[in-house]
Amino acid sequence: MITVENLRKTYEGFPAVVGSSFEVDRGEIFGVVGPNGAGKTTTLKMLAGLIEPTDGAARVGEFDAGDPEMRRHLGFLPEESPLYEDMTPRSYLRFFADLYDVPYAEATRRMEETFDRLELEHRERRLGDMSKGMKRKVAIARSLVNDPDLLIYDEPASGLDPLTTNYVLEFTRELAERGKTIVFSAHNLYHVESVCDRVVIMNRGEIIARGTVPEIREEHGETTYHVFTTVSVPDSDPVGDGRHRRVVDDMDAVESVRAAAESAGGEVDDIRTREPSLEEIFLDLAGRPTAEEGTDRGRSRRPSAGDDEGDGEENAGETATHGGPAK
Ligand SMILES: Nc1ncnc2c1ncn2[C@@H]1O[C@H](COP(=O)(O)OP(=O)(O)OP(=O)(O)O)[C@@H](O)[C@H]1O
Repeated sequence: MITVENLRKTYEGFPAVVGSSFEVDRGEIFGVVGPNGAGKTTTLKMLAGLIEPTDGAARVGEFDAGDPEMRRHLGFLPEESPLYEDMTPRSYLRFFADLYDVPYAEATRRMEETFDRLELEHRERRLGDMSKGMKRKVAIARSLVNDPDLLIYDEPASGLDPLTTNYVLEFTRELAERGKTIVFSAHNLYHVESVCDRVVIMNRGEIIARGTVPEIREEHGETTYHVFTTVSVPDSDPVGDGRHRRVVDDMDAVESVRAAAESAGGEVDDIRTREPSLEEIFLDLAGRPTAEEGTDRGRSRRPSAGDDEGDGEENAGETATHGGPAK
């Protein structure tokens, strides 16, 4: 659906995007993530044909990005989407439906269906009097008014409360199930991890990792072992139930912890493996210098004593390696 080859954008000598290449399949949800200033918006705008690349090419289906005909197949949601404050959701969508020559009855059906799905109330209220979440829903509905094949969403959940965010993410998934291709950027990597089929991680204009989240985890993440002991051992932390935890990154280190526990009169009570989240991998990668700046890109992620054990999402990747005392 999308082919991007060596895309580059330079603003007055400043390299905002440096030689990006990737492909997005039809029906795929593709995430573009990275810290502020990484080049996400610039990439999305070049895909949408809103800014000219300095070099390279982006093709969407049979069109070059920027071809006016391609726009008919595109729904673009900018990060900031100021709406015409005096219009109502219905009049606003009608306005855009007319721009795309969508027949009246079809436009009404699409608009009401999307508003229903997004549970948008007050469809005749002035947009200027609506909350940020409601406005975002209207902007999302606008992106669908021409029934596009491709949706490019820049931070779709920006500024939304968790409930509305979930709505938007679920809706994104439904759109992909209906065959739409979705490219979106996001800061919240948990959202990306939960919704995207594949991602690219950008930093300072460059793609520094790509693939499905499990692929990225395999290539760039490091499994850590959380060893629980009945006594305190060097570098362990109490976990509140009388046990202590030491985080290590290989099995030899696990055995050293076991020896330390036994020589202190205790034992290893449990060992859990923990897969890093996309967020942890991202923080590790994005914190590294670029190739031009240094050569220690290979440094490994160090398990930190602050790695938290307790709750839900954080530990989604954690599994028990040994259920009880080993040996
Ligand atoms: N019109 C412009 N003129 C000059 N520099 C620009 C322009 N647009 C973007 N930049 C610069 O290009 C770099 C990439 O910007 P971009 O908006 O693509 O990043 P981003 O990853 O979307 O960041 P954010 O998460 O903060 O939205 C930034 O350093 C930004 O300051």
